[in-house]
Amino acid sequence: MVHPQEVDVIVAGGGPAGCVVAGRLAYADPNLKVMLIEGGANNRDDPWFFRYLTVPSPGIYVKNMQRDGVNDKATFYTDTKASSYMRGRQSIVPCANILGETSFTPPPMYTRASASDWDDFKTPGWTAKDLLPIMKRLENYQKPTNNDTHGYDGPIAISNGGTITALAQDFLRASDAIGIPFSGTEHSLPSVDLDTSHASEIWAKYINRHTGRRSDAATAYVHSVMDVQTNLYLRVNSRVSRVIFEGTKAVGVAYVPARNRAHQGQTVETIVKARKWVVLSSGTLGTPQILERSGVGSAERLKKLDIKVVSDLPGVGEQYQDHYTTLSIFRVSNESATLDDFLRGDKEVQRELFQEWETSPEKARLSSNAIDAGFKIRPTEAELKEMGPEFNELWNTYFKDKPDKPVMFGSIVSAAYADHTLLPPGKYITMFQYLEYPASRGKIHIQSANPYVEPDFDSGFMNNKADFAPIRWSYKKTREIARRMDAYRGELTSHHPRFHPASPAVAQDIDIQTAKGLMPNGFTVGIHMGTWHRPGEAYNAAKVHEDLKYTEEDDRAIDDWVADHVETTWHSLGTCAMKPREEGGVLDGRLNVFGTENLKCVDLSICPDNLGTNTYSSALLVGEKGADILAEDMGLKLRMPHAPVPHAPIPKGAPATQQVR
Ligand SMILES: Cc1cc2nc3c(=O)[nH]c(=O)nc-3n(C[C@H](O)[C@H](O)[C@H](O)COP(=O)(O)OP(=O)(O)OC[C@H]3O[C@@H](n4cnc5c(N)ncnc54)[C@H](O)[C@@H]3O)c2cc1C
Repeated sequence: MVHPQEVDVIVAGGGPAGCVVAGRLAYADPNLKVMLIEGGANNRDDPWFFRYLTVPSPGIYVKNMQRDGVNDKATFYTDTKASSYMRGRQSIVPCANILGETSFTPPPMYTRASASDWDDFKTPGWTAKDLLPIMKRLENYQKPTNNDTHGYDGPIAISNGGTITALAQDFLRASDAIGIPFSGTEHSLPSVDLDTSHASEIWAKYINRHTGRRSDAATAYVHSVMDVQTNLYLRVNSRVSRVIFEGTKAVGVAYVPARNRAHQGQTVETIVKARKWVVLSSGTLGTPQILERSGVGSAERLKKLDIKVVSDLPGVGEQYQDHYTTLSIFRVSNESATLDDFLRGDKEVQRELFQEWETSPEKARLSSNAIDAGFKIRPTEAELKEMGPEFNELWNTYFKDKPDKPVMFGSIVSAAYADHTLLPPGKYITMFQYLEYPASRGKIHIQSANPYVEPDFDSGFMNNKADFAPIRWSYKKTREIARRMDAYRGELTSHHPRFHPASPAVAQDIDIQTAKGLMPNGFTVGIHMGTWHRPGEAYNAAKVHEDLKYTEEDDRAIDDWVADHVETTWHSLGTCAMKPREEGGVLDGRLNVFGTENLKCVDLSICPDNLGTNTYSSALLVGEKGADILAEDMGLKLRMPHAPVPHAPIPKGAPATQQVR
């Protein structure tokens, strides 16, 4: 299809928010010409997307996250300078670079933000109460529920996926044993009910339980419309370099090929005009760069780069936020059902699992992301006393009066979340925990008007001391949970803090009996050289009643480990905040960029504060809210339900045993 040089609305960036806006608006009015310009490839043509739609996370994660110079499914933002807060490390924050965002990741975990997170935006129209109908309309919720906070006719399918591992049940029982109550369907649900901040639960995923397939924003919102209408134009592999202004009015965009391979390295721009709106949806790390290249940002900074100033907004690119992940890995019994052998490349296991997925995807083990259960938690008064003055100050001002805000998120991965080619044999679980509301802040700014030049990025990870105590506290919690699981067989010591060898808290590796069971005919299994390596005692979780005791030195070891290992949760937000201009804000409550006309930002960069959740649902929500606002601005009415979602090709063999919807 030849693309027009002028449309009504241009949406720059096809992540979840951009897909929602483009798809909803185009479907609302077949006469409205909408162009979606995405820097990455079309996920519809991606073989991984078609063939292995829901291949579980760790293996494909590792494969797709390789920073090997040829991987174009992700954009890697690396801290420009080494950080003293991370003992000289530089963080790497990968962002998706493909339509719909999730196609290169496992099917994401589905959780929602707490009600107070939205209320804290302090913006009319954006309270949790205002947003609940929108949260509902995007869902095709397929889990049992007894409350009225879910929707059933929306384009995004949410379910538990194909299989819940026995390890997840073991985890939930052990969590309950240390005071994190299990929330079944009759009770409050920390992941989705907007209020519960201390409980555990079976985690939902973006998987359609009728087909076992991933449910992603591009398929749900964009391909669905392109299948039935001709007014949605999709440009992929195209990077928006800047917004074209006439005075302060946005009238179009310029884009360049995503990879600068042609034209002797010259930057060759294509210009598309927008009669009505330019919408920037290039994500928390993409949108502020486009704004700055277009003359919207700190006037001082832009002048130094010889960029003409359109609107002086020093807040652009500031207040970068994320959630901070640490992963600790534990050994589990040889009988445990984990995905380690699959991820390790065992051909027989791979054949079995792929076959299962081909024939019965709706109940297959691969119709999952292997992250089946988790918790959100808040500390008790006694625990708070041990968390130091910096965190207590934050607690008093930020958390204390907001009982719906969890401090930490934790979940079990039924496999080692690591590179299996480098791990010893065995079965593993990973405790995946992240800090929900870090106090630390980072920033991103362009270093040149040239769209191919890497930006100046400071993730800011751990630059506020208050962030150490909750991660330390949660590491101890997850360790106590692991020790109380029936399947527990020790710790993968390389993935734990380096405690003093004489400390009672020292990490204990697999016991000899379990090790021998792994390779009964091996020559060396069970022989541990020297005193530095301690095999644990044969384990009996039923006998664990006491928590491990940690000295101050142990706590320091944990903090060093956090500094050495903490990383992104890929939940970037906040660089173009919706808040008053005089407070460093970039947008008003209708997502208009201050000092400009016809220009909005619609993605997670708009968040003025953090959201205590896995952020995909919030990106969809911001997209839906943005679509509402734009439709109102243009006098349109969105059509509900959305266009029918095309299901990915049914795999060969018997299709789903349940009806597809
Ligand atoms: C590896 C990974 C795993 C994740 N797991 C989960 C999970 O389990 N659960 C969950 O809820 N969330 C998860 N997330 C987070 C979630 O995906 C993000 O919060 C969400 O995608 C943010 O949406 P967005 O629309 O704001 O921006 P983005 O998703 O960042 O989308 C921006 C889009 O714009 C494109 N773009 C950037 N610059 C330009 C440009 N100049 N021109 C044109 N296009 C451009 C990008 O290629 C991208 O497609 C994960 C993210 C990643 C990266």
